[in-house]
Amino acid sequence: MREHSVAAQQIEGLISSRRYTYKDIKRMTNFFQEKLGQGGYGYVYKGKLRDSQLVAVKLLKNLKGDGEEFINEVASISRTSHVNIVSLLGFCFEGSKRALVYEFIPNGSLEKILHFHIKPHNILLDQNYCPKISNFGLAKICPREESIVSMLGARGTVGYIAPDLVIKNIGGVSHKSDVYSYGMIVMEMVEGRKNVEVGMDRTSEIYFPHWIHRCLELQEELELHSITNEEDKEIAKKMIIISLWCIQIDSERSTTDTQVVEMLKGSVKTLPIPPNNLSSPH
Ligand SMILES: Nc1ncnc2c1ncn2[C@@H]1O[C@H](COP(=O)(O)OP(=O)(O)OP(=O)(O)O)[C@@H](O)[C@H]1O
Repeated sequence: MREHSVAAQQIEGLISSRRYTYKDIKRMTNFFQEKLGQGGYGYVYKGKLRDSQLVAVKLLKNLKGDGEEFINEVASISRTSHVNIVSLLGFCFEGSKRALVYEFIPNGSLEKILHFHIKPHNILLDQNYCPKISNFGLAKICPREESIVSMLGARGTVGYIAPDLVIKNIGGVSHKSDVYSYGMIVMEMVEGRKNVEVGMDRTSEIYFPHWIHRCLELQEELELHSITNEEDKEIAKKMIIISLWCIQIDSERSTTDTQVVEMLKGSVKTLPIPPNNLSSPH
């Protein structure tokens, strides 16, 4: 068979991961007993190797071609080794049966953890490949207030730590600075502008949060370029107001993470605009 004449040689030469028979696959998945999920290429089953290591077995369907493409893919995946990439442990290539055996990742997908309220395409990567979530419905995604704040907290990054807190703690971080960081990041996400850039350009622009605060007080339209429908505009406005509460300079009045969650749950109509006691780098 062509599959064995062409691909089998490549398998031996190229692939470092282990080759399993279809019988092995059936045994390790206990006859496909536990389905983990489904992707475009087929079902994924939970399995166990002889040494008890748990695995995820992707059984491929709708196979086309003679297997050369499959083998090339396996070869290239097996050459990839990175802490953030699920390891391919082995594969099965036997007649029309093809499967990939991966290390089992126990805690499910980020999508599942975020209760389906954030889609993967809303998790964006910044210039340092640091994830930023571009979704406004934060109250819905995380019932635990601590995780809301720490999820988006950018500890240690200039422009995101409350300037007064940096001075007091000599760079130390706390819940207060997390709330501040959260406020800054949300404001940037909603407005699509960078605090650090605007803050440094002192000649042509006023400090970004002050500018936003002034827009709100004067009831001017915020520049929400990508938001077109009214409902999203309301949510964006709510997030902006909350973010201004988060960056209040007055430590007596500074906002706690629990208050942030309460505000997220409430309506924008009852949300007061905070005073202009905003932390600023100047
Ligand atoms: N290594 C793994 N450990 C644990 N669960 C996994 C693993 N790989 C996949 N799964 C589960 O199986 C589901 C389907 O995975 P799969 O990779 O097939 O999805 P997909 O990326 O949508 O598919 P495709 O890219 O093939 O269209 C995942 O959402 C996940 O729940």
